[in-house]
Amino acid sequence: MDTLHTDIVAQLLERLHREAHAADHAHFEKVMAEIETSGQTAEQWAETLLVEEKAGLRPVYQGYAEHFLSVTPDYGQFLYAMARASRATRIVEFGTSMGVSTVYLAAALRDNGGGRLIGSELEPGKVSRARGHIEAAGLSDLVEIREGDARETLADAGTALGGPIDLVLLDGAFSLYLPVLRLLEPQLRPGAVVLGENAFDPEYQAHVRDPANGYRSQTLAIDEGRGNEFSVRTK
Ligand SMILES: C[S@@+](CC[C@H](N)C(=O)[O-])C[C@H]1O[C@@H](n2cnc3c(N)ncnc32)[C@H](O)[C@@H]1O
Repeated sequence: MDTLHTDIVAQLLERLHREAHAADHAHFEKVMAEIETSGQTAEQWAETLLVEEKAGLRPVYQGYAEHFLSVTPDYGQFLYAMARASRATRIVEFGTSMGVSTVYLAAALRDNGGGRLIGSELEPGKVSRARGHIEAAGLSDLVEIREGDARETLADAGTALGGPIDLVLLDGAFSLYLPVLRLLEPQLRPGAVVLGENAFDPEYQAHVRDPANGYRSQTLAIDEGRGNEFSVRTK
């Protein structure tokens, strides 16, 4: 049996997805209603958020301090499978929140024979809740969550992991996917997988979709409309 299906991890993830639904459902319904009444596409709505973030990142995410904003169970299963398929042992996560995606990725590390994940989270309250969840999953020995702005806390991630990065999950502020990727880029191994969840930023998309930049990239059909970009480092 793999780690994801042990009672301890499966029951924890089921509880966390339930808590995420309770915490976030009303917020997501409100956003969907706003998008529908304004006649905007999800991409146009995301552009508004990009502008808000550029005006002041911290207040935007302080407003989400009690929200999980976590990956769906389908995307979580995909994260686990992708980390197993790529035999990842060095993983970086931008945007840990309550640690739901982290549990899926760390479970894959355990089943890959070990490794390390460095995560990053701006909100102190979320950092301690995420650490608690990872501990409850029995995966703390594989995970380090760094509190603060990922542009600073992830700068030495490759060195801290002891070698080139195998897999990156970008799931933090929409406007920082490209700056964070650029920070990590020299530390990626050829063939590294870069997953952008809500990768709506046109500049990020243009970067990973141009083979001249050393990626092959496509939008995934998982949770369609959420801007799930899959990219592989080709050099
Ligand atoms: C979509 S949530 C992450 C969800 C998480 N990956 C999961 O599936 O459970 C995005 C998180 O990124 C955090 N964040 C935003 N900007 C950040 C930054 N510059 N550095 C670190 N974390 C950041 C937010 O506080 C928020 O909790």
